Amino acid sequence: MSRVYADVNTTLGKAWYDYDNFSIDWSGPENYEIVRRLGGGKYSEVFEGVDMVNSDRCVIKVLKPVAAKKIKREIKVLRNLAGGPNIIALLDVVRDPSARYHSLVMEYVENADWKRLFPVLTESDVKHYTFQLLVALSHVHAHGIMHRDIKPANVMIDCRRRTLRLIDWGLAEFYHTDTDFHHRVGSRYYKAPELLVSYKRYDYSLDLWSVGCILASMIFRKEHFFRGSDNDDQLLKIMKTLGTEKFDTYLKTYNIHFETEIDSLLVNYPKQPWARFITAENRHLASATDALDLLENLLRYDHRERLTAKEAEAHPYFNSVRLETISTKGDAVNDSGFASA
Ligand SMILES: Brc1nc2nc[nH]c2c(Br)c1Br
Repeated sequence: MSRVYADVNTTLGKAWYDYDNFSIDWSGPENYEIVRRLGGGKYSEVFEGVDMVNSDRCVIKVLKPVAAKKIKREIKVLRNLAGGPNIIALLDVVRDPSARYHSLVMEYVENADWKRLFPVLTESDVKHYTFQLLVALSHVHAHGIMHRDIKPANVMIDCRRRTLRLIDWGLAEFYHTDTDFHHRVGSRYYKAPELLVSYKRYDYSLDLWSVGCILASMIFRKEHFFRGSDNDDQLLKIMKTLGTEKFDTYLKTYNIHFETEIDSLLVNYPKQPWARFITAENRHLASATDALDLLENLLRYDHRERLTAKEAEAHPYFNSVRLETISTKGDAVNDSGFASA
């Protein structure tokens, strides 16, 4: 049972979480033109496009037939979260006349390539973007939804505007207590331990593990902090850092039966102190006060021990950012610089 927001969907009601029973008013493709391919994956091809009515740039995500069953869930989630902080905006839903292809039209983001971005982020950038990601997840979780595929490729960052948008809600799901969820979700390097041991009774905290992985990659300047070659190796990489002792405690706590033939997973690894990963290149980021403490409280085997998004936002590591956010949010700030009552 999630420590937070356990009954949100029951409270918000069926109209909120029942994504099977609602009809979609599809637009035709005539108003949109594809400009270039941006990317693609198992479930979709993504293009930059133009809305010919208003000449705005947009992103057109063309869903592959295999994703057909889940289109309604993705649309329902995007509509429920519309207007939320740092959530990508769904502008239109398009179907071709043959009804073979379904597309989602979203707002365009001048996205910086993670490979080029992560090595040049300053400490204030790391704090700013991590904070904005947590603000998004606080909103998403408070509305009963888990993203389940948090990773750099799904966090669009526009460096010029210093804005962040969480994208790709194709794996997002509504949280319900006492429910087993699919464990084959997420992307390997960002998969939480509960997924790697096939523990299905997970919750929103799944996303906070992934935030911890992204934070670690930014402060230690490592493209992917836990980089496993397969799911077993992924768990091994995690155990070599967090140690075996707490892993065993975790399995006992949740009565998880984890079997493996992989001998290296049965070795006793000591927990590595986070300072162990500080190098000359990342020292200015990794030795920031509170950075390692925040990491220590996100990257926990036991998902109930992880900070929630709201708790992480309140962590001292973000003190300088929170102040900045208040002032830029345009709150009535008196000349002493404090928001007035
Ligand atoms: Br949605 C969305 N998906 C993308 N995939 C690659 N680049 C993308 C952008 Br920019 C947006 Br916005």
